[in-house]
Amino acid sequence: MTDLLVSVRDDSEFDIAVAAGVAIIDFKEPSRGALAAVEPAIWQSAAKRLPHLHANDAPHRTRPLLSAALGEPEDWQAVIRRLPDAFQFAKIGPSGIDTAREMKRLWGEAALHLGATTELVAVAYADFEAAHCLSPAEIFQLAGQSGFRRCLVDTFTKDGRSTTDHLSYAGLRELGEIASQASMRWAMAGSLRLEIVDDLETQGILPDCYAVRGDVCQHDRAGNLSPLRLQQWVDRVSLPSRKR
Ligand SMILES: O=C[C@H](O)COP(=O)(O)O
Repeated sequence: MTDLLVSVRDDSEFDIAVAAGVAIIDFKEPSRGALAAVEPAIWQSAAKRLPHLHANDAPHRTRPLLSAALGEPEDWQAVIRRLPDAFQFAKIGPSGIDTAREMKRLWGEAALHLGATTELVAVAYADFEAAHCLSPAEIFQLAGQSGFRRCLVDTFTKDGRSTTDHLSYAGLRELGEIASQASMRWAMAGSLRLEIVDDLETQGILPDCYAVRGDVCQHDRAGNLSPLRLQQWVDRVSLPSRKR
């Protein structure tokens, strides 16, 4: 089954995402870059409110999982200790990291600060040259060798270009193969639009998860969540993947 991750920035967007039945709700501040953290008080509020919200709004559904963006290599240390245990996933952008050794050091240090219930997700940027970091294939390979269970490819520069504008279908297929060989689930983000999901399926590219922000907002990724657009994504991702 394909999951849907939606990024939210505050309590009210969180409520909308829970009510829509989003499987993974990811906290990030979209006006400050690809993976900027929200204020830790917002994490704490979500962790506290989720059991009640879920019981009231959608008790028949599986409770959504919580994810947090912690920023880039220079940001995460300021906030990581305040991430509640109720968060299943945490992500740190790899910008500026251009060696395997540095990448592994960052992952190792971050993992030391996460609670036992929070899993670090390996992040790669499709526009890795702009982010001055290792390529997605290098990061996926390294993540597989390092025992990661999940990895994500996103875009660092939020200028409207999608991951599919930066990586070829062959490149995306390669990421799927690396993930599959290492038994990792892989997620695809990066200014995705619903029609891209159709194109990817036609090409036989089937990520385990789609992660979106801009396409579920009213104007751009820094705008308000659109409940209508959100529902269209929830419905689309819940369809069985078309087999080629
Ligand atoms: O993790 C998902 C990102 O928030 C994707 O944001 P975006 O769809 O605006 O590129």
